[in-house]
Amino acid sequence: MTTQLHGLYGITDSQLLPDTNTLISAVEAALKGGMSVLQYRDKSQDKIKRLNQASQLKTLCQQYNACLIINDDIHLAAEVNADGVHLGQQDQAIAQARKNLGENVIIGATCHDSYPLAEAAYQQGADYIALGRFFPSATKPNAPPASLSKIQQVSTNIPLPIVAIGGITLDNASMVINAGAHLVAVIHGLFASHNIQDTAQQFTQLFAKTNCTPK
Ligand SMILES: Cc1ncc(COP(=O)(O)OP(=O)(O)O)c(N)n1
Ligand SMILES: Cc1nc(C(=O)O)sc1CCOP(=O)(O)O
Ligand SMILES: [Mg+2]
Repeated sequence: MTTQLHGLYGITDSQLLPDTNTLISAVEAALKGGMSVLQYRDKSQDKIKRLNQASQLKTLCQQYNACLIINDDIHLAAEVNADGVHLGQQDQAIAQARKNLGENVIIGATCHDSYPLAEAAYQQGADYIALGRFFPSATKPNAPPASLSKIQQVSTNIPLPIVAIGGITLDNASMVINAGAHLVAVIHGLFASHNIQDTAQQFTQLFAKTNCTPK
């Protein structure tokens, strides 16, 4: 697989996509529309369901040459041979995840609106920096807000791709892309849309219209 940290980064949601068939068909539609990265985000404690769904998503993402990232759980990431893991400030330390998962796995880090957190994540070996929340989010309304200027500051000083997250839709995505985001991470604006494939295609086309090149 060619690692492509650029473009549309869809994140699954167990309320919007409650059963495995719905999940798989929604993700396949997004992949057909050009989604380049998928994060499996399921906060349940149902280990069997999580392993089953993550394994199926790994196979599907491979078919479309897309990356599968697992949220929070480095053990599940290892079990399904995922391309990477996403870690927040309350999750496993980046250095420990690197030690467990090896050099070739993508590690993403939530840095909210903080340059010092982004700098620390870079020093600890993260592969991308996630900043947000940029807009009101139906999924995570209480996530701390972030400013567009933080994207500019991080992209000028830290040589890692930037993922923008939080309330991103087709109407506002170009604001974060023009500020320098390499990927837009989207839950509601993608997986709650009526035509997921078409929505994914429109998100993907926004990247072609900017000067933003893959890092
Ligand atoms: C791409 C991306 N960015 C940020 C987050 C949020 O991570 P975290 O703060 O650990 O919160 P949870 O998603 O675990 O609730 C993310 N998952 N993905
Ligand atoms: C999971 C998550 N993390 C955020 C952060 O700011 O760190 S915002 C968020 C929810 C993103 O979903 P939607 O696209 O529906 O707003
Ligand atoms: Mg987390």
